[in-house]
Amino acid sequence: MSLPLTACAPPHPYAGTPLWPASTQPLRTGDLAVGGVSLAELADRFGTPSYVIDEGEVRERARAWRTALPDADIAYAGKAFLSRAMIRWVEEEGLSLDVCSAGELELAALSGFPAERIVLHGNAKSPADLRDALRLGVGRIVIDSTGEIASLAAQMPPGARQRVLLRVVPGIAAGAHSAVRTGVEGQKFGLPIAGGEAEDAVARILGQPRLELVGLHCHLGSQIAGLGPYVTAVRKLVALLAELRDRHGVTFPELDLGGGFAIAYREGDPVLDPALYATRVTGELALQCARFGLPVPRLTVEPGRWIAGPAGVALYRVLAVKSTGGRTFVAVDGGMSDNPRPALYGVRYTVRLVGRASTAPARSATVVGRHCEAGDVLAEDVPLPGDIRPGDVLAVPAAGAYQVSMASAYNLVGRPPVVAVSEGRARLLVRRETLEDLRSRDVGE
Ligand SMILES: Cc1ncc(COP(=O)(O)O)c(C=O)c1O
Ligand SMILES: N[C@@H](CCCC[NH3+])C(=O)O
Repeated sequence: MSLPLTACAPPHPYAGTPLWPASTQPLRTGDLAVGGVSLAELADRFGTPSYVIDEGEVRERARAWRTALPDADIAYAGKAFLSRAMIRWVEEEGLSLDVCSAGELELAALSGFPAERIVLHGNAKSPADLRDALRLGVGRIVIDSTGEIASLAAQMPPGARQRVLLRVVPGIAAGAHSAVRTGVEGQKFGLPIAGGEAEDAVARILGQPRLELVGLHCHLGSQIAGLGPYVTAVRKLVALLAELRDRHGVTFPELDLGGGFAIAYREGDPVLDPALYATRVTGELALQCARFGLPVPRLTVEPGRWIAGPAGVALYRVLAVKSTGGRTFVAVDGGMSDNPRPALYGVRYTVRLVGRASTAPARSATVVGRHCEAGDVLAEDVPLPGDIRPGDVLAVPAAGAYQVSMASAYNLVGRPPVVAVSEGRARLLVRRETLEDLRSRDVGE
């Protein structure tokens, strides 16, 4: 068995299947450098598990969307990964920001992100979410249910008017796992077009003078590699826009098609190319609007994973190696507490030894976490050097999205730090959660 040769791919044009940041370079020691910094050195300096995020890769990926869709609003979906630095990078790259809680909103405000460029989402916005959104003056609030319409209008300060979008369900099944398919009826988000619920909500919003309906929103799901679902969404949403114009005499300046753009976790995984998306989706939008005699609304897209995911690398140290039941298990010092995705969606990752060169023949191994569940598996039957041993450092690419942001303190293992790398320098963005942090929350007896 041979080791994967993909670790040191040349700079990529955001097509194909890039697994590692474009800055990744092999070092003679068997190590890899990302953003000009050795991963093994980062593991020693910041401990493990640790998350490394390549600032240049984030910026390039933000620019790839800006370049593909120069006239559109690109709103980074902060749920993928958020920190003050990340907020600053996307702000400097000219993106808007999609948030879905008072926590994400407060961090954006603290970082000085322009409130006007913030979009607030949520199927169950708390009073604190809405209070903060109105106090800070967010640009748009996405209404997700009928009950929210009157309650939001009632909370508006006298004389104020809030721009809102309505999240609709087009009835399109897309996405890598049933838990993340949000374009279909029968799940909790949005209001279905079929059956007239979306149209009824539009009529109600139009009846609220304190709400300004600027357009429709839909988000189909996650890890969508094909363009077909987005093209179908355009057709369905523009048909609804035509119906709304005919029945209510209104046209809207915006259309938000959400995110969900696929990245590669393993060699050969299909990825979504922003340039192809732009051509197909804007082409279809122009065509459909012309067909119905509608003005072409300004497009918003909400990439999260596509921007943050491939910019991140997770570092773990091997704690134990065990051969049992005909399999070799390599257990690392993190797992489902810093990355619940394998347990939630059955996702499997790519893993590579860094920090030393090994000439041992590769053997198949299953890389598992340290948590108290047999489902705590990061990678299954992957080739790793046969002499892998405790103390070795393993690196996992495509780790920048929905890992740190979904991390928990399961088994009271503290959440990992996040370290930014750029031009040969590393700096801590988010510190490790210490045992003292965890103990200090326990205030009763
Ligand atoms: C409303 C909305 N927009 C954007 C996103 C970002 O999705 P992704 O990170 O898959 O691009 C999500 C999460 O799936 C979402 O719920
Ligand atoms: N958290 C998911 C996707 C859902 C994103 C939020 N709508 C993932 O890790 O893939």
